[in-house]
This record gives sequence, C-alpha cells and structure tokens, in this order.
Amino acid sequence: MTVPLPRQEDLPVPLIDIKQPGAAQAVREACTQHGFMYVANHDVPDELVARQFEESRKFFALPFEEKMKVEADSKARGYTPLGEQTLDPKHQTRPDTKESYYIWSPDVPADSPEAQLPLHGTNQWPPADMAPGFKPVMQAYHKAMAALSLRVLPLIAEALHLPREYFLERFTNPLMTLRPIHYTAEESKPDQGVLGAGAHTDWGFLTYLVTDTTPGLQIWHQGAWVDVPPIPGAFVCNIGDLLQQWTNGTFKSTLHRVVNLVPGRERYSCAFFTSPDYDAVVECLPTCAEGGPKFPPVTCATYLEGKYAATHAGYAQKNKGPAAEE
Ligand SMILES: O=C(O)CCC(=O)C(=O)O
Ligand SMILES: [Fe+2]
Repeated sequence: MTVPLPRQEDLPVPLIDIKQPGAAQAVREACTQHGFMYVANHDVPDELVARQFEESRKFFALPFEEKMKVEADSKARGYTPLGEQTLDPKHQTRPDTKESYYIWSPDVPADSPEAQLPLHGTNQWPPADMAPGFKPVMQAYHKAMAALSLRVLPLIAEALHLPREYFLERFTNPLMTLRPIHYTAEESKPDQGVLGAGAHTDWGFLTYLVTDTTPGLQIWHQGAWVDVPPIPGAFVCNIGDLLQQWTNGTFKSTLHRVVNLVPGRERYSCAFFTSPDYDAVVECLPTCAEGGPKFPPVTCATYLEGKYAATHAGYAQKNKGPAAEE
C-alpha cells in the first residue's frame, strides 16, 4: 500500500482489512448497518488499477462514432453511450450523465449453446488500432477482481455463520461484470432530477468500486445522503439486492447515487459487479430465517435480466421480442 489509510473515525463506513483476524465480524457489522464498506489489503496491485483508469480515459476520449462501433449488444456487452441508462426513472428528468463499457464473464463463443442464454455472449473489444491497451488491461483487471471476489466469499459465508464454502459452491461459473464509467463534467442538480447516476441499489451479490480521486458517490443512511469519498488503495464494496434477498434482509442493499458537485470536473470510476451462477436460486438462507422469508425465491438470471431491461434503453430495445436485432 503506497498511501497510509485514513483513520476509521474519519470515514462514513467501516474500513476492513480482509486479512485481519476478526474480519468476518467486522464484515457482518458493516453489511448489517451500512450495506457498504471499504475493503483494504486486497492484493489487487495499485498499478493495475491505475492502468485500468488510463485505458478507460483513452477509450472514452475517442470520437463518438468510433465508440459506437462497439455499442453494447443484446447481451449487454460493449459501450453504453451517454443517455442510455436511467437508474431512477421515477425521479430523474434526464438520463444519467455518464457513458460506460460492459465486459463480462462468462465470455463464450457466439456459436456455443451457452451464448443462447440471456446475458451470455462474447465480449466486444474496440479495434486494437483504436485502443491498443484496452483489451489486455481490462482482461487483466477483470481477472484480478474475479479472483478477489472469490477470496472474499468464505469471509461473507463466515459472517453469515455458514460453512466457508457455501457461496463458492454457488459461484462455479459466476456472472461477473467489469464496468468502467465516465461521468461528464455537467454539474448535477439532484432536486431537478439531473444526476451522474440516479439513486439505485445494485442488483447482484457484491460490487467493488474504484474511483479516480473525484468524490461524488453518496449513500442513503439514516435518512440523509452521506458522501463516501474514494480512498486510495481500497475498494468501496457494497451489498447488492441478491445478497440482501439471500440474507432475508439481514445484509442491506443500500440506496446510492452519484452527484457531480464540482462543475467542470469529469469523473472516472470502475465498478466490478459480482453475481452467482446464472441458475443459482436465491432464497432465504438457513441462518437468516428468523421471522420467516421476506422475499420469494428468485434465480440470479431472472432478477438480473429484469433490471437490465428496466434501466437500459439499449438493452430493452435489443431484446424486445422476435423482431429484435440478433
Ligand atoms: O461511480 C460510482 O461511484 C458508483 C457507480 C454505481 O453505483 C454503479 O455503477 O452501480
Ligand atoms: Fe451502484
């Protein structure tokens, strides 16, 4: 770690060294009280994080027509332009002021049977002459993040008083999505429905977020929006809806949003969304059953597809029945 970590009392959510003894209990407290934590001592090299940002900046700086050559397809792989996503349609007057790029695993050949499944397909990459470093760096970053998220699973299981391998058995071919994001310099006006990213909860199991030094992430905590600034060397990690449902609401999938309060300043972040196997059934865990199940069982597939269709205009358009593209 190159920069010393801040003191816990100066932070809005717990900072957890995932190798420290007692980490599972600290995770439990963070996930039940905040739904968010900072994850430190994660072994993803700072240098790889920095290279990810370099490639992200270079890609998003390309001309619009070039980026649109790899526009996200019906499997949500590729570039989503400004205006394509509205995370909180009820309260936003305009789409999120951001553009992004989705890179997934599983990444399967287009002619394989797996590619017929929703949300399964082949990653798209910008041509090498347009963005030479993008593919190798994003692939390396995806690999490092996938490895980290599998290392964290036993800790989550322990925090829930489950056998340590419980989630690993349900993450044999998991859906994991890397999403570099670029927010424009436009100032957000939350009371007028203009935001970098509208208020939302994440949909999957756990999300690992890294941001350039620009603040903007806010979480809804005890009736107020609270800033969660980036910490160099740590990921912001939050619970998604699937883990909330799995834990019967014990772990919170917390509402959050992105606001640009510094007009004229762009922002780059990169989210790594983790979810279990496509066909994993998410239903009340035995250790969280007190009071009876609060959510009906759902498969990972059904839940995620619904969310893509509800918030991504491009995804909805490309999947709207037999006449749709592809
Ligand atoms: O960019 C950020 O700080 C947050 C992004 C986010 O919440 C998301 O993509 O789900
Ligand atoms: Fe989010």
